[in-house]
Amino acid sequence: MRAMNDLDAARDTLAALGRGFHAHGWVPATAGNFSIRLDNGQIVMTRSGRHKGRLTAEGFMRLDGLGQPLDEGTPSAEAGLHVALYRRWPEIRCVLHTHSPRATVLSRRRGKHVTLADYELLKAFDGIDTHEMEIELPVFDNDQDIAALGARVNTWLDRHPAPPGYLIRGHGLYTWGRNPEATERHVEALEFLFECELLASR
Ligand SMILES: CSCCC(=O)C(=O)COP(=O)(O)O
Ligand SMILES: [Zn+2]
Repeated sequence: MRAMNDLDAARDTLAALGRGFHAHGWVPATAGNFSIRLDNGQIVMTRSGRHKGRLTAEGFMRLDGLGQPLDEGTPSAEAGLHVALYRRWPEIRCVLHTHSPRATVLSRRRGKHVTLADYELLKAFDGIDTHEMEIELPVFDNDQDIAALGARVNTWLDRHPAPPGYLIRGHGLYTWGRNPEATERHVEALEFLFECELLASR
């Protein structure tokens, strides 16, 4: 992608990710939401209710770093979850939320977390260079009150090492990264690992 202060490039990048994720079945119907933080601190966010496989420039709007809208319209209903992650980690530049069948089913089969251990593909996550470790992915109960859900996520993140993502039960995956490419890699790696976990527990 071009320079990260380029609004058009950010929208193009997220629209392309949406097409790919929809082709995989990871953002069915109007599910999912995506964002990029620009160099100027503004957040480019999908508008609420858009089909993520058919995004055009009109499907996005800008928020300030505190989540206040800078353009007309309604941002994703889950924008607060994105903003909370950007406020926590200044180095992250992209947040992707997907609703794949694997993430949905696995989140319903597990308790408060999913442990991913001894997989070579753990090396797809930034900062991991060996399979000889385990990561704990929290699973939060779903909530239509996004502020309340965000508060539970924040409390957990305050008390644990940073995971590469989290699951919301019966709902989907949130993951993030230092750029859109790294974040896409995290989605793909987690999808692979979720499938392995589901296959192993059949
Ligand atoms: C039809 S999916 C229900 C809402 C949701 O979970 C989601 O990810 C999409 O919400 P948005 O407001 O971002 O379109
Ligand atoms: Zn969702």
